[in-house]
Amino acid sequence: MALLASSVIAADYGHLHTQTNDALEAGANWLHLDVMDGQFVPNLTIGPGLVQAMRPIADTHDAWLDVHLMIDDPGRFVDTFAQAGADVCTVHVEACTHLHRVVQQIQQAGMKAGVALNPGTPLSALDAVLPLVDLVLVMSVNPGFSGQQFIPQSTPRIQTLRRQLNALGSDAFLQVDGGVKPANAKRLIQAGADVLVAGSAIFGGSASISDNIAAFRSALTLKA
Ligand SMILES: O=C(CO)[C@@H](O)[C@H](O)COP(=O)(O)O
Ligand SMILES: [Co+2]
Repeated sequence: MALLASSVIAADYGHLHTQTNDALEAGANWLHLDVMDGQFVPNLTIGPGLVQAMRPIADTHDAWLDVHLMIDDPGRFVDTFAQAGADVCTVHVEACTHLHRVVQQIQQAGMKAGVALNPGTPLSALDAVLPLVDLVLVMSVNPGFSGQQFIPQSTPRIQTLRRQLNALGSDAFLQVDGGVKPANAKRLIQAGADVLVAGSAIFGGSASISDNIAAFRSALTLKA
């Protein structure tokens, strides 16, 4: 059973309430919120105010707010995002000097702790925290922008991480983010991912949001 996280970065910000509501109504499970600081990645997006504004929509659909922090030294803002209502807070291993401490900080703040890896970062960077985390995020594009091409080398990375999590007896989510489409969704789930993040495949193009989500639903079984 797969979970689909709709990445709000690709939505029309002028119609955010309607579009996020449509996505959850059509069967998306989580709202994925990409926070970028113009430093860790070459783009600027949203902050805690928008996370807080999404909380009532998420509550209406019993959905999680999945916050993906692409910011340097993210420990500075963990409590702020907890107060804003995030359920999951994911930080990049490349952005943390004290990764273990930040994971603990996220969990102590009452959120699920996620750790993300850029495509160029060895999986071994996670070894020390893998037994502790609630979610592992495999970036399948270089972070910063929606609408990029899926990097094929991401699939064997998912397979390896799935084996490692199973060997640890971990029930952490394994999430993949970047270039995820109905056409590669099933392969990614077969490789071992259980949360697919999709932005442009849900909010982009000329088809409706509900048709785009229906295309994911025909490629895989989404959790109700
Ligand atoms: O974190 C990121 C990008 O840095 C992602 O969440 C993407 O923004 C997803 O968009 P698509 O690749 O699905 O269009
Ligand atoms: Co993301």
